[in-house]
Amino acid sequence: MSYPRTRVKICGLTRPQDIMAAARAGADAVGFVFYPQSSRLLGLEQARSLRAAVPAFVDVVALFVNAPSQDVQAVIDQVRPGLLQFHGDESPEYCASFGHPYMRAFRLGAPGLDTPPAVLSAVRQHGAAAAWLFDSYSQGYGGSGKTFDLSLLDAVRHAPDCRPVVLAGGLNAETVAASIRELHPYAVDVSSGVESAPGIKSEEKIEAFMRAVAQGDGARADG
Ligand SMILES: O=C(O)c1ccccc1N[C@@H]1O[C@H](COP(=O)(O)O)[C@@H](O)[C@H]1O
Repeated sequence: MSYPRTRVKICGLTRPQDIMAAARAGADAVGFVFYPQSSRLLGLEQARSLRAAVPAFVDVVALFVNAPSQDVQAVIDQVRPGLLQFHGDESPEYCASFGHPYMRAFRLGAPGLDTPPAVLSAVRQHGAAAAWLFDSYSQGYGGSGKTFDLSLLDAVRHAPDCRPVVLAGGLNAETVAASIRELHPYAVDVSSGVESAPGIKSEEKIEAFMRAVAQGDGARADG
């Protein structure tokens, strides 16, 4: 499947001014993190107030890692995200139980996710997901700025039942265009690559990232 342009999600927003910077630069979605161990963690009240700062036509993605169901439901009810992002070890049944659109993240390079056939077999259990997100494996659960070997996606990207691919993991303005040219993903997701400090986004880095995505897309259109 090929797409005319790569969508962009900027993750780990904690300030209204960063949401507006992402929207001004042309981001399609902003991510709110509800993982207690993250330096980008939002409380419910903070998330509700940030949600009010999100302009029309920018989607809100709520990110969880192995969260209790009642916590996810509270965010759905009170923050009204368009999409859920499950970034842990969540089962297909758990992900579907909310009746809300979701994407499931896979941390490539982890044991059992370290060869192209193993990755294909894992993602196929999540055929109901609106997208498959691919991040790098690290000690923690994400937002690490680490990359992974894109060849691990060789089997997935040619599978007829492939869901839209969201590429994440260590992307930044220097690397994203080349990754787009190589993989032709549906979307890219970035957090630490556009930060000046954990949870604090840099408007200059967001703008440079968006320019680099457009460059990658230009090269994609040329062939
Ligand atoms: O951003 C976080 O703090 C986070 C915490 C737990 C799981 C995932 C998290 N973020 C996601 O991690 C990837 C990669 O981020 P980075 O660009 O390498 O910093 C991305 O999908 C974020 O949504």
